[in-house]
Amino acid sequence: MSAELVHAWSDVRARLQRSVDPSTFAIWLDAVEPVDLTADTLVVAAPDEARRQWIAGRFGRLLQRCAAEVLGPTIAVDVVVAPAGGRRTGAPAAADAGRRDRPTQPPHFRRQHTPDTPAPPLPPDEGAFNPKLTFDQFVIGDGNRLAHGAALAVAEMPGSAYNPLFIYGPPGNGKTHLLHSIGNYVRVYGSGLKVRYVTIESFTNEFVRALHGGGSMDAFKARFRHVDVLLVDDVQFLTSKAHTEEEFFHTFNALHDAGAQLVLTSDRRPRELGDLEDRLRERFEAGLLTDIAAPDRDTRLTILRKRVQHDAIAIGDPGALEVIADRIADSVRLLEGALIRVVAYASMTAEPLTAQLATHVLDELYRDRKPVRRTIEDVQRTICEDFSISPTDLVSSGRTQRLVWPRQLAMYLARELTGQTLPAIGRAFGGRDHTTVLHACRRTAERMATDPDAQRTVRDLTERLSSRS
Ligand SMILES: Nc1ncnc2c1ncn2[C@@H]1O[C@H](COP(=O)(O)OP(=O)(O)OP(=O)(O)O)[C@@H](O)[C@H]1O
Repeated sequence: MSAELVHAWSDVRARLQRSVDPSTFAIWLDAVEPVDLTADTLVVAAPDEARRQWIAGRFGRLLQRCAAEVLGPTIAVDVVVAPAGGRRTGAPAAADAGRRDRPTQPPHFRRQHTPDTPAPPLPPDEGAFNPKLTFDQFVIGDGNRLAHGAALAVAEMPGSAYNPLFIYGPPGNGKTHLLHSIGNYVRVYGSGLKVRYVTIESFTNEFVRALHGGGSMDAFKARFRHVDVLLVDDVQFLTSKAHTEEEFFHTFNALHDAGAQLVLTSDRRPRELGDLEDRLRERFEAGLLTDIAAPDRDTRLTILRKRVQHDAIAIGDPGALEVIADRIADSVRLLEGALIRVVAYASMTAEPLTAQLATHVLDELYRDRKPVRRTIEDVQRTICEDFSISPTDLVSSGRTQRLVWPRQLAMYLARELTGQTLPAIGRAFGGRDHTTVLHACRRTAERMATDPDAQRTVRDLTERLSSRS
């Protein structure tokens, strides 16, 4: 190995070491060895293919940056697998001994962990994660499928799948639940990766405290920058906090450059975060944006059934859950609140928990939410007016785009708002099969997940159809 390579690598390595947390360095980067240096490429080796992929994916940009600082901006870095035969440089044996017990594979190579296989011991506490908020407990539906899939991918491959991951949607529909699920997953299966959850409110409070001498600024920075996964809730509260926003920008960059995973949630998409500086908005938008919508009726029912089963609540009449699912449509938090009220009432009055009792309790509680039952004809009439198409065209077999979207939307709203079965809706739409209705509902939910205009249209029509007039 040339003296130039040894010298340059020692400098690059020192920079790497300063850029990440000591445990991250020990787990991933300490094992990297220099192999070759040409005019335009630095070749380094990872001990095996699993680590090669992980290091190239997760720390590629950091390696590149540190190498550029030492060898000039045009240098490229190649990560290869070390040939059999072990370490190439004379690193002390103790370093190897220290690594012997460390995981040799990144989390995504250990996906076969299931609740049946014993989980590895938890690393020291890196912040409180609610043990009830796990991927297992999260009910997947059309409105949250993408967000759930992205969150799981990020938990399995922090820093490699989507970075940053930005999840947005209305309150009470599972954003925090997904952040905690990632946190719980990484703590159990992340081979010692450091994961931290923070709300913008507590980030702001800690920052202000450090600024005013209530704690050291270095300690504040270390707390948020020396992590492998940072989960940040409610970034909409960053707007109008200029100093915090500035600090958050630097935190974001430091972590991103070091290959750490960032997951952010907000009640709206980045471009709707009014006062946020463009440079931060652009960073939020640079990874994957995924929305999380209020659950459809089937998902609401599944959530209620799962909760009842989980808490071993005795429900005499399954119709009681349907009453709750019909009444509370816009937030899982409210849905769970309604269930708790109904169960509490039944328990206090020692009455059996029936659909009638649920109706009574919810009528009292949510007077303004009494459901307005619409018929399929109401939905069809509204859609025809809105899209200026005739009722005959709406239910026809015409496949032009002018008709397909209003028809799919109408079937979706009929399913959400009328309480009619899929076959009944299919019949009312020109004698279609129930699978066609199901397909229309899925297509509409998918379109809502990616197209804000479609989302707005559905919301406006739902509000209009649900109002009492
Ligand atoms: N798909 C789901 N499956 C099971 N439980 C869910 C689901 N979505 C939400 N919940 C539950 O609903 C409650 C509210 O969810 P959560 O706090 O994650 O909402 P949020 O979107 O973060 O709201 P906010 O924007 O107000 O912070 C939690 O108890 C959560 O466990």
